[in-house]
Amino acid sequence: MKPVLQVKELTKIYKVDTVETPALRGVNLEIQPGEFTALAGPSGSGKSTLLHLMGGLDRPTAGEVWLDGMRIDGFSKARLAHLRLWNLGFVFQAYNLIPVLTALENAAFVLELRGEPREAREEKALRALETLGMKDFAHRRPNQLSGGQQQRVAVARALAAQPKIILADEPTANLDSKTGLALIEHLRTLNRAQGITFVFSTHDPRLLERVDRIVRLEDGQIAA
Ligand SMILES: Nc1ncnc2c1ncn2[C@@H]1O[C@H](COP(=O)(O)OP(=O)(O)OP(=O)(O)O)[C@@H](O)[C@H]1O
Repeated sequence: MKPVLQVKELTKIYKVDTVETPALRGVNLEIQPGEFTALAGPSGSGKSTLLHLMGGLDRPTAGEVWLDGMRIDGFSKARLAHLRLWNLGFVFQAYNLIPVLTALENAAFVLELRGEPREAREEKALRALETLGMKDFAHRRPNQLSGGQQQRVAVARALAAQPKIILADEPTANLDSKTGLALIEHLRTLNRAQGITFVFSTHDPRLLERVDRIVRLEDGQIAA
């Protein structure tokens, strides 16, 4: 099968003033369609950096990123933004829910950016909320929801847009382990039922027991 996502000799060196931090050192990774992959590894090993580069949120220092047979690492900012909007779903801490919008409006947000008419986007958003058991909370704002419920709305937002791939950076961070496990089970079900490819990072060893494939990073490299 052709990988849906692939990185080749991926290198990222962050520069702050004159200090250089190598975050990724020549990573090679292939993600096949429908895979459910966890990125594991200690803090600072490069998990978030890898997710950012795979999602076209940042550019590598060297190496290649391929999405669906397209090499995207040299794309312009505008082209990357377009690509993200139409092809990828993100569940990242930094892209959390918009506080003034309801769960429904948050879940419909990506579709609004795509210019879908209100009725169509609300229907899709509501269906995604329902899938995650959040239909009854559709009209609440984030501050009226628990942390776990907010994470589920963030997943619903990614899901409503029906992307092929969802990238999630510690989707269960800040959740107690029971809620975290329940969320991962949800993602797993969506993965199986809808064939969505998931790549997510986690620190939680209990979550790692639930996935097919674990990619371990150590000091910016894939551990043997
Ligand atoms: N924007 C940045 N500027 C400078 N250095 C950075 C930046 N982002 C990450 N780094 C550094 O790059 C390395 C890898 O960081 P990264 O966030 O990818 O690790 P991580 O495995 O996701 O860690 P954690 O599990 O703690 O989130 C670390 O040394 C980090 O300090």
